[in-house]
Amino acid sequence: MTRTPTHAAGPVAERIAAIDWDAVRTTLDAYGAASLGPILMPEECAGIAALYADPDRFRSKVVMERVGFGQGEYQYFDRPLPDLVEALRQSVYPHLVPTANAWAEALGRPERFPDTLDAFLDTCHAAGQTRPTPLVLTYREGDYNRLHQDLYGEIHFPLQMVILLSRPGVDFEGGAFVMTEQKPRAQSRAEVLTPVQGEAIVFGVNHRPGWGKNGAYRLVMRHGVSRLTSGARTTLGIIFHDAT
Ligand SMILES: O=C(O)CCC(=O)C(=O)O
Ligand SMILES: [Fe+2]
Repeated sequence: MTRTPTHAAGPVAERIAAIDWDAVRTTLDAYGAASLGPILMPEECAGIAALYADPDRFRSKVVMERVGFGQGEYQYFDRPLPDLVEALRQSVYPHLVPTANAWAEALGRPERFPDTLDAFLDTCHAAGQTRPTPLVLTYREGDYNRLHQDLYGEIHFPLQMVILLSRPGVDFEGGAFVMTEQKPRAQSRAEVLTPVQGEAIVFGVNHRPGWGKNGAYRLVMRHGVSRLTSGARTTLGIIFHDAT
């Protein structure tokens, strides 16, 4: 069940630059979710997952059952973010800006996103969204994540990323990434993704344009994780906006 990471070699920024972004953007426009392929090496995945045990690295912890979000738990990293997490957030963001701006324009939204993550985070911070949002999620047998949207204030970047740190079929079974998309006056469509270890998925946070005879309409997206049937599954979530 192991596939050799194709993008994973060299510093993270180089791996990110080597991705076929035109293909990713085309897939995002068509389906609202796209794989970036495996971008982290197994030892990098294990390194991030191991941080979970160190409470000093995190600003807060959520036990999902207690707040009605599902079953499992997660922690938000505190600043400074781990180097690898910071590098991923910085280097992926600019490649998603064209899609973010095209979606905002098609949906008649006024916001336009700047070219660099730092410039975007300045606007978050000025609006009082100052707390970092990258997080590590852990699920065990029977755990799941209810469909949701990761909005943490007025300002949000319309795409986010998740990277699977565990080995499907070895460390866990079940636990698929699920995204639903609701079309106005219609029922929902689901995308189900089962990444390999180190593989990144980019997907819409809340809205994206669909195209009909009369122009664009708004699709509403939600994401979650199906029930783990065995083992343990850990992911790294990278949300680009900061939180209030
Ligand atoms: O564990 C996953 O695959 C999804 C986690 C999630 O909800 C997120 O990264 O925002
Ligand atoms: Fe989420």
